[in-house]
Amino acid sequence: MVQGTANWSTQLNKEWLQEYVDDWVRFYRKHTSAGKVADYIPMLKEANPDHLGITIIGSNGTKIRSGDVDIPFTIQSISKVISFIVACMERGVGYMLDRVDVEPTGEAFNSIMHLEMRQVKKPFNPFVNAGAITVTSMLPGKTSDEKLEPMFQLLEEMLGYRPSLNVDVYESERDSSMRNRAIGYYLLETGFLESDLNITLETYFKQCSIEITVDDLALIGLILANDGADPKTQQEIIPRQVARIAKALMLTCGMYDASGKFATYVGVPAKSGVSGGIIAVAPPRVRDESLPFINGCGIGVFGPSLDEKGNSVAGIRLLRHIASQWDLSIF
Ligand SMILES: NC(=O)CC[C@H](N)C(=O)O
Repeated sequence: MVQGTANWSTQLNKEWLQEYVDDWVRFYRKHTSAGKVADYIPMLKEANPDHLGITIIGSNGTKIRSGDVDIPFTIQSISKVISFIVACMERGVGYMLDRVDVEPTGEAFNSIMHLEMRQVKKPFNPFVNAGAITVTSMLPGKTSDEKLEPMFQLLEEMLGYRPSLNVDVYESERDSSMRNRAIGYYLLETGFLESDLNITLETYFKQCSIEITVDDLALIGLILANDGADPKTQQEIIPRQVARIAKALMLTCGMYDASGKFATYVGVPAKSGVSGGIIAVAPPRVRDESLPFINGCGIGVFGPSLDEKGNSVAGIRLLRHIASQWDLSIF
């Protein structure tokens, strides 16, 4: 691997950056053996644990792609960012924050224990399953397809194409979803849900099964880095206030119960999913103009081999390396 911190000011051309990133991906691919692919949703077991890919897109359009970038995967928990944004846009920020809290749990994403033990007035945050299922119940619409529509519309506006649903993954999750059903019944009993439980769960499983690529994640990340505006036209896609709240939640709750470590060692808002995806948002930095992607960038990572928290093991290490090399931390 290329060692040490380079003097980036002399190397801001794309070829140089590409060579570095290729080198880092080659190195961190070996780290995939430190984890394993998710198996609690049977279809996710089919993923190749050796895969590792990354796309970085800067505000000026510079795009670096490296490793396994052409493999589609399901968005899983990263959909929680989209559903929360859409719910805020449809129902209003105040309405949503009155009903879903914005505090990290320190528990696993699918924990049910904290809901009962702490007798919460509202689910802790929209990025744990309990909060995400509650958010999904608040999306307008009577059927799962109606509820999904504004999510698809937002994705289409950001990506320039309408992503599709991976039906095999959807059915696999639907048929193995005992824990999410348990969470759902608990939410029903406590009165948090605003739609029929079965419709809500069907919508939630479908939103998790939307198929995307690292390029898509990088593009969404870039729009968030740009406070919700299209980086080319500066037209608003997501209201600035909503984009900011989403980023705050990504930083505090986006990497499950490893969010504190991620904020400490990488230092940018991010969200992961159990299929191995990570979306990371690097806002513009002003301190040193010689750094790559000084005006901000979005990053998409795919590496299905997960650590014990459910985050891409090599993906996190790769992001940590890039963040330290390019000084991406927001702190
Ligand atoms: N962490 C995740 O990506 C979890 C998403 C998954 N569909 C679940 O609900 O269990």
